[in-house]
Amino acid sequence: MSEQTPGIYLDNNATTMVAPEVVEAMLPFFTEQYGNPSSIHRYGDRVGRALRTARAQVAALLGATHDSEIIFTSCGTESDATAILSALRAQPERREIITTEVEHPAVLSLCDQLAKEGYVIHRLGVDDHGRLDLDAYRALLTERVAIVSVMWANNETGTLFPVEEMAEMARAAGVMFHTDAVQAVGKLPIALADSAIDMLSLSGHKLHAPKGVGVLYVRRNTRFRPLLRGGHQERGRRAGTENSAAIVGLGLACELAGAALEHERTTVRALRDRLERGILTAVPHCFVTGDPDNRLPNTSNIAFEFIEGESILLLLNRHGIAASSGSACSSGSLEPSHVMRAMGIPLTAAHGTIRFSLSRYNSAAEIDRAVDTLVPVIEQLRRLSPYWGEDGPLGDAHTPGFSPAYA
Ligand SMILES: Cc1ncc(COP(=O)(O)O)c(C=O)c1O
Ligand code: FES
Repeated sequence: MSEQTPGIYLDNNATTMVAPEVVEAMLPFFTEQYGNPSSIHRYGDRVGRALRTARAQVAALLGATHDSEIIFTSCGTESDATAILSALRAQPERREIITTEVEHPAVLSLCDQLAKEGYVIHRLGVDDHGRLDLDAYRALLTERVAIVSVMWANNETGTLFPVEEMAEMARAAGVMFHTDAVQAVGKLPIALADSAIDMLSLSGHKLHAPKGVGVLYVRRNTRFRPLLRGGHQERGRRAGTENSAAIVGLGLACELAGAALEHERTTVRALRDRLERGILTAVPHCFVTGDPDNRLPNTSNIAFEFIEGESILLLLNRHGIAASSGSACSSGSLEPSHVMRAMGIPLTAAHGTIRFSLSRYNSAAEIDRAVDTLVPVIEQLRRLSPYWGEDGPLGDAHTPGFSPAYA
């Protein structure tokens, strides 16, 4: 990309731009508003009041009943770990966890470790459109289960799980329910007061707040054990002096996200659909992965068969377009992502998956430029592909029984 070409950022599920209003709101907390919110003097008191406002702003976006249900943490990963470890410690007689095969590593790696420590981990699989089998889930809900942890929206495909229904089922069985809603908050309306969800994780940097701040929502009367013990911050539920600037930023980001939810549901979704239609019409042998009917409005994960995701990304990057790939060969494993494997996406397609994730800062002109750039990139790479001949793919590469959403 020449220095003059403006970049097009389509990687908002990785992280987002901090909203300019959020930056503005945070700045005083690095300069004159440096008091410790636990101090009783005026320096502390002013910051303490700002944190109370932020807590109310987060509670409002989540539709929580009480501001005290909001615990500020350092990130989504910490919120997930706090929820799961709290449930285990609060109910030591319960040694099982229910989760899915397609969670973020924040949950999956923790569960791998817990399995080594003797806990039983049930990982629900998904079908070829990324959907869960709720009967299989129901059968696992016993009094041996300490917690269910199921993501609201998948970070790679945007597929939504029916977490509200799953939380009702867990409650009926007397089992605690946590959802990693890191990708859902700010993109979908959430009303926790009316749900059976006991705990919910979110992360600031996915909704135009800074990195390094997150929230764990804990419903009132949920049994809870802190991960970090020490000072009495967050009512003794999360020790450590508050990251006040980031918390103030997150509060405002939640307010802005709440005001933009309708825009997300209509305009951002229309841009995503325009991108998807543009690509699917112009490029043969590509399909959308995940559940096309139950998806985040901003996410499109497209499998381009017979080429490598990394090559697509490198060429797009040269044209200033930022997206991401679900393949893991950058980590040296030569394995496609666990999410693609769980859906049974054939290897020749799973290696070529690209995630486009939009935000309210994208425009139609950017989307059209992205499509115009991508089409020749795919053609160029296909000409080099060993699986691609003069007239298209060589042989039939689909796994028997696999049916892409839109072939
Ligand atoms: C679904 C999901 N959970 C958890 C996380 C981790 O959040 P954080 O980066 O704030 O630790 C992410 C971030 O990629 C995510 O997408
Ligand atoms: S994407 Fe590089 S090896 Fe699969």
